[in-house]
Amino acid sequence: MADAFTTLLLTPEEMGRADKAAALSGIDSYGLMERAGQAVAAAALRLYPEAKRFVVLCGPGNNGGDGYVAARALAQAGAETTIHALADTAGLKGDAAEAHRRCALPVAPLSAWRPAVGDVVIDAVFGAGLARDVPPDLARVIREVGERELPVVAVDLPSGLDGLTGQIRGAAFMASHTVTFMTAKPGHALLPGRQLCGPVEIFDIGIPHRIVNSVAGRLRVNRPGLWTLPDTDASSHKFRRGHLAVFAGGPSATGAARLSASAGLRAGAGLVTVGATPEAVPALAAHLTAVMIREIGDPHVLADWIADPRLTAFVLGPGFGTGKRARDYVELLAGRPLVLDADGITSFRDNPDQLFSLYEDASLPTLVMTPHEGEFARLFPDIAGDAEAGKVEKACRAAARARAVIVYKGADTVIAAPDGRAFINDNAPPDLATAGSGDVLAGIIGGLLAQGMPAFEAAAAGVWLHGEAGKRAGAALTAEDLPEALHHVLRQMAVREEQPSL
Ligand SMILES: NC(=O)C1=CN([C@@H]2O[C@H](COP(=O)(O)OP(=O)(O)OC[C@H]3O[C@@H](n4cnc5c(N)ncnc54)[C@H](O)[C@@H]3O)[C@@H](O)[C@H]2O)[C@@H](O)CC1
Ligand SMILES: [K+]
Repeated sequence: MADAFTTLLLTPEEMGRADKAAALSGIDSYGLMERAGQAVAAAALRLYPEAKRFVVLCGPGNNGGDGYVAARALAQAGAETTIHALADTAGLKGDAAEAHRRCALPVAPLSAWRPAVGDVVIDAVFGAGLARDVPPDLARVIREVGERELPVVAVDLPSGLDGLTGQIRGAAFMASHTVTFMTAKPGHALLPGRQLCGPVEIFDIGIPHRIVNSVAGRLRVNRPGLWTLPDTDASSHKFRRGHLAVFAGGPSATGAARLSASAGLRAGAGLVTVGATPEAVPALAAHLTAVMIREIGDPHVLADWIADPRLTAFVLGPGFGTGKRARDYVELLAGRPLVLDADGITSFRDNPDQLFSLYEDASLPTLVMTPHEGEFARLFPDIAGDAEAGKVEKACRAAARARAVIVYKGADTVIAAPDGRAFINDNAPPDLATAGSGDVLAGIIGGLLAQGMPAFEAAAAGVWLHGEAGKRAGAALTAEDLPEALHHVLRQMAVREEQPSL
């Protein structure tokens, strides 16, 4: 697989356009289906050499066509193979009809199949063309296959999984392996879809890469090659690595700001200062060493301090408290690089436009917002309530409206920019869903912003590093473990970079 396609996600609609463009350019479209079906058969034989019987379930479209090719190849390899079709084969068209014509095996209706132990299912019912909830007959089969825990090799997508949104349309197979073509699709990376696919094998069926690139949108799986971390060479002066300011809340809630500040420092910011009201200073001073503390007695002190251009980024929200104080601070920060998290986001629930107007002048976004689902719904209730839209579409619409980078958090965090770029993150372990984890994430992104990384790249890199730190810290981690784990992750990355490529 070409490197360029390891992160690219094509939507089912884009994949359909690639298919059409390939046919228009003179490429034999049946040949694509033949290679797709052969790849599925090869994977099934490789993964289940001991299978008693392969049961190929074929749908009414081209996904079913791939199934007929796979069934023929399995039978030719000497494996016991049966085919069950969802609909009358007389309705097959085009390449799928051709694939069926070339397959000599008898075809029984889906309703006639009784799943038995020893069966390995080849799921070629629906792929990119799934348009509504699966029919009841298929839902019953999906349930029975699940109850018997039969292995399922999914063709393109587990049937029932929406390739665009990652949502389940009524019911969906739980695949043990998925073979998809040319690139992965958003539904493989988003939840719950990702959990239904098993390992996803991306097979190049021969659509020219220039055609794939010509239909490709701006959606990727979040990976290091898509952004470059700031140069943290030891000789670089700490001022050149930026100065991050993190705002703390009241004396009983300083822990969140401390976590953000430590994470910002570990992410490479040259200097980190926590800005706090006089009441909160003693609690902070008792815990912080490398991080500095700035007492903010009254609004003038704040205004003077943050006017200093040497402060290169800000984090506001973790443990800050909601209300007017948060809104006043953000007003003073208008246009400056800012990570707005948690209470900072919630403070604008009654008037989101007030927040968006503070950042509307930036030619490139400088505001990063890191909402979880509940916070997202507070700022974008109409977008959150759109039952048709998937997580990527929601994040993109919110980013365009707010003119901000949106980090729509979850186990499948989506990072979206106002210009339509969007990355889906898939490296976060479940252990990261712990108190204070979001404060660390805000701090990491703030630390990267402080070093001059553009907002979208800083957000994407921050989310990925946070996931890696979570993996490194391991099971039963607490948020306090993450800055230290981040340190190890960054050191490992630096070592890898220093190694000469062979
Ligand atoms: N795009 C490409 O370049 C290639 C695509 N191939 C295969 O083609 C597939 C896409 O083919 P299609 O576009 O025909 O789509 P599908 O085969 O996924 O399904 C489309 C058919 O299912 C029907 N349908 C959709 N939802 C239904 C529901 N809930 N209940 C009942 N019927 C429903 C539609 O009316 C249509 O007849 C891919 O997933 C892939 O497996 C491969 O053959 C290789 C080449
Ligand atoms: K399928």
